[in-house]
Amino acid sequence: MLPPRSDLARDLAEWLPRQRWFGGKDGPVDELSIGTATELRTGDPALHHLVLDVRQNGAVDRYQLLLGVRRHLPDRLRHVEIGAGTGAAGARLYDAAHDHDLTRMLLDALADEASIGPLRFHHVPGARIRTDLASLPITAEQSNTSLLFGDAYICKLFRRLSRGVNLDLEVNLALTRQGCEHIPAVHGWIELEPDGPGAEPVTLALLSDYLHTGADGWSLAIASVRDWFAYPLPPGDEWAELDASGAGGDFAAEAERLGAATAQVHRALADAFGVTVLAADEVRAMAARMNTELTATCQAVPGLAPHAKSLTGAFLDLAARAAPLPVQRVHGDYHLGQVLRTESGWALLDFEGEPARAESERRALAHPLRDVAGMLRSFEYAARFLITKSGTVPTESGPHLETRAHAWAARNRAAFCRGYAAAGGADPAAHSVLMHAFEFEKAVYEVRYEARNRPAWLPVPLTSLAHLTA
Ligand SMILES: Nc1ncnc2c1ncn2[C@@H]1O[C@H](COP(=O)(O)OP(=O)(O)O)[C@@H](O)[C@H]1O
Ligand SMILES: O=P(O)(O)O[C@H]1O[C@H](CO)[C@@H](O[C@H]2O[C@H](CO)[C@@H](O)[C@H](O)[C@H]2O)[C@H](O)[C@H]1O
Repeated sequence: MLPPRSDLARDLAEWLPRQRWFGGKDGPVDELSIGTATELRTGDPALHHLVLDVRQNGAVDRYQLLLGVRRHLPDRLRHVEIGAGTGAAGARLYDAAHDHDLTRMLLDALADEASIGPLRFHHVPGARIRTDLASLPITAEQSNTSLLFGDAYICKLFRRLSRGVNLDLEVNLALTRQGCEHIPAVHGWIELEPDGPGAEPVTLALLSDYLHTGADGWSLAIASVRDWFAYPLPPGDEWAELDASGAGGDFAAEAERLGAATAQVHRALADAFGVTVLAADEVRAMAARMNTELTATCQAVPGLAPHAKSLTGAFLDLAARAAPLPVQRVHGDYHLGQVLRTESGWALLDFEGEPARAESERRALAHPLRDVAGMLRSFEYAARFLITKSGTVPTESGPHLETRAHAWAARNRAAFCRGYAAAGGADPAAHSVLMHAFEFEKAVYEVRYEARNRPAWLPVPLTSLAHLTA
């Protein structure tokens, strides 16, 4: 039995903003109400699926929650309790994504293609979903919550719900149907039935292949940077000429393969969803939007202002380009944390677009070099992360480390672009106006993202910008 909705809503309004995956951290929750509540399992423990309507700054976002109810909360679930002392008749309420006793039923329902209240469980035609696996939530810093089921599946529970079919499902399903080998194959999904005629179902979760041999690009890149920082420099000033090829953990061959995989996924996306062309005036409007975002971000984060002139220059160059621009479905939030190196090559994850952007913007078509620019930014991040997180780098200081960071980023950026162009993608070197504008657009987004979500990281994009605009 759940407590009265008003009590529950009050507790959730206090709990929600503290969650890593909560997307509205830049403002208070003005109102939280419970949209739908579906009982998925009765007894002790019981499981309820909730859709929460969260009002902030005049807009309503929907979040989903698997709510567990237990008479006694075992120690392993104490960290996910929702509000001390909440619950009917002394029962404890908690985030049931962390309870393998309850999440197991998701596989059963997917295998049976069940319908429970407004929830619909689907698997891809012919898939035989295993139901003998217990779940474990992954601990990564995430915008959503993913559960591992053995080494077979990963089930991503979307936290903030999209209006209709989730981009990640839409794109991964289309690429799975194309046989694209650079994404984890989709096995099933869960959705909320449309809430009226003409409405689309709302995607709640995506069940995909768990690429259990995969290592994420960010960790691999950071290991390489660490190795490079520990590599002895020659005496005197000769280090100024160094490239980063000498260190044992060189990442360039992987960066080049990643570039090639990216181009192949872009081609598959073009085949699956088509390509369209933006007229020159639409490109000008896009450049103007980039500049508007810059102005707003400079107001919110004064540390960006010294770079504003160079950034505006790049956006003006884009506006002056006066040529149509082919656009298509792209990744949309491409960085080293979104790629996994498995034993058979690179796989791309998470096609949801930038979490800090509105749904319509995340769905917008873009030129594929926008993704390339995103990944180039990520090489900048990886190169400077250890410097900014001071204390983790042993001996050197100041200029030497920055020179090393620059050399690492330059080498890997070039390798990625080489791999991308060699595999048939647009050559970044031949599109410098686009590349500058896209890279600066992403840097502005990052400054905003870090200021809102991880202020301690803000120096990373700001330092990189200082070098890119010098
Ligand atoms: N299919 C998969 N196989 C293995 N690990 C995965 C898979 N999908 C995601 N991951 C891991 O989970 C992390 C977060 O996944 P992601 O889809 O980016 O979630 P979010 O949208 O919440 O950021 C990834 O960085 C990766 O380490
Ligand atoms: O992975 P998400 O979809 O949640 O993306 C958001 O968070 C990312 C950080 O977790 C953020 O990426 C930025 O930091 C990365 C290092 O942690 C770096 O590799 C990226 O280049 C940098 O943009 C991403 O921008 C944000 O949308």
